[in-house]
Amino acid sequence: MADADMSVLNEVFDVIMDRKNNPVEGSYVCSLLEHRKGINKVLEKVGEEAAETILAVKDNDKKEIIYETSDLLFHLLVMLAATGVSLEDISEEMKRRRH
Ligand SMILES: N=c1c2ncn([C@@H]3O[C@H](COP(=O)(O)OP(=O)(O)OP(=O)(O)O)[C@@H](O)[C@H]3O)c2ncn1[C@@H]1O[C@H](COP(=O)(O)O)[C@@H](O)[C@H]1O
Repeated sequence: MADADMSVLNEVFDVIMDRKNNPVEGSYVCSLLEHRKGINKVLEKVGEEAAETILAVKDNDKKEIIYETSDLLFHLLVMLAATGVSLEDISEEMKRRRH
């Protein structure tokens, strides 16, 4: 049975929300959330990281799959924060689908 401790997702999401509410100089999250291209920048990064993850899988490169999936998950968290959807909303939806 899988027993991964994914509490880091909550931790990082909390940091992202804090960056959104209390911008700080030099923050990568703030640079995404305050980009001149608006939400488009975050969406570009989600697309880019998704493509890189797919290529890592195609290459059967486990180290790259882990690295790129982490990039993808992180940018998905930024996307959710930017759109006002919480990690709890996702968790509730996934629990609702359990059978
Ligand atoms: N998990 C991450 C994380 N994953 C990836 N990245 C950044 O995502 C950026 C984009 O990655 P790319 O693969 O596209 O690489 P790149 O070549 O640097 O970027 P491009 O040339 O493609 O634009 C890199 O600069 C990484 O540093 C992250 N930046 C921040 N976090 C978390 O977010 C928190 C807040 O970060 P700050 O807002 O910077 O304080 C941190 O404490 C971390 O927990």
